[in-house]
Amino acid sequence: MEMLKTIGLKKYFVGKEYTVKAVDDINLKVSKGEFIVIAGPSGSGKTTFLNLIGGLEQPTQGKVLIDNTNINNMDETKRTIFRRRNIGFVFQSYNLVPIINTWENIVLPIELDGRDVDKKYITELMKTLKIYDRKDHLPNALSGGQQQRVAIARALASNPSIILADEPTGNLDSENSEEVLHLLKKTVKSYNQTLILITHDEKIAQEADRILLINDGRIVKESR
Ligand SMILES: Nc1ncnc2c1ncn2[C@@H]1O[C@H](COP(=O)(O)OP(=O)(O)OP(=O)(O)O)[C@@H](O)[C@H]1O
Repeated sequence: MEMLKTIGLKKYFVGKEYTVKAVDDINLKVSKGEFIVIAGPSGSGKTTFLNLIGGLEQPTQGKVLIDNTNINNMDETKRTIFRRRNIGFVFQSYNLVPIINTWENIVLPIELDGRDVDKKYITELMKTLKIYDRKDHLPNALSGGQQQRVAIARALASNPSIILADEPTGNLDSENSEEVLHLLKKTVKSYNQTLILITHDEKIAQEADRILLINDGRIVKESR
């Protein structure tokens, strides 16, 4: 089943003196449960592409379909709600709220959305990510790797169909990076979620179902 499709996707940044073709005609199909790694040099368009997929930016041309829903022809409010319910984001910075504990951070987006928290699922998720024993801790009482695992649990808390991760281990040492990415991969597989990950880590890239190499806003190589 197709979970994500981009059709003729373009994002051009146009200034007075320049036009940057950050994403330049990307056509991609991703199946449910697939694990995709996006690689490529700095400035090649990886983040812009991920932001387009997640509806954080609107394309100059083309469209993004998630589970057959065109996310580009809904208004901003609808897109925000769609994003909250269907897409989980993990960034390099953890962006945890410092004054509430781990559990509260994880369930916050669900509560803000006015929905019931599935306590059993959250507990299971935290156990898989090995942070359940830290559920009452404030973020600053956790290591970097633990904080990122909390951020991952928060991204997965509403059981989204797609997880978008932009260099999520960029702030971690290699040992922690591997553990975090290993747990992220294990978690998304167990819930059959689709994972799209930007990483420079060769070892992790080798574990993906597909690696897309991006250069100058285009997919220049695809390997399995
Ligand atoms: N808001 C913007 N206005 C103008 N140009 C932009 C804007 N955002 C991104 N760009 C340009 O688009 C190109 C792609 O940027 P992007 O951040 O997507 O690259 P990247 O592959 O993620 O890079 P990195 O690996 O360094 O994070 C770059 O040339 C960048 O300078």
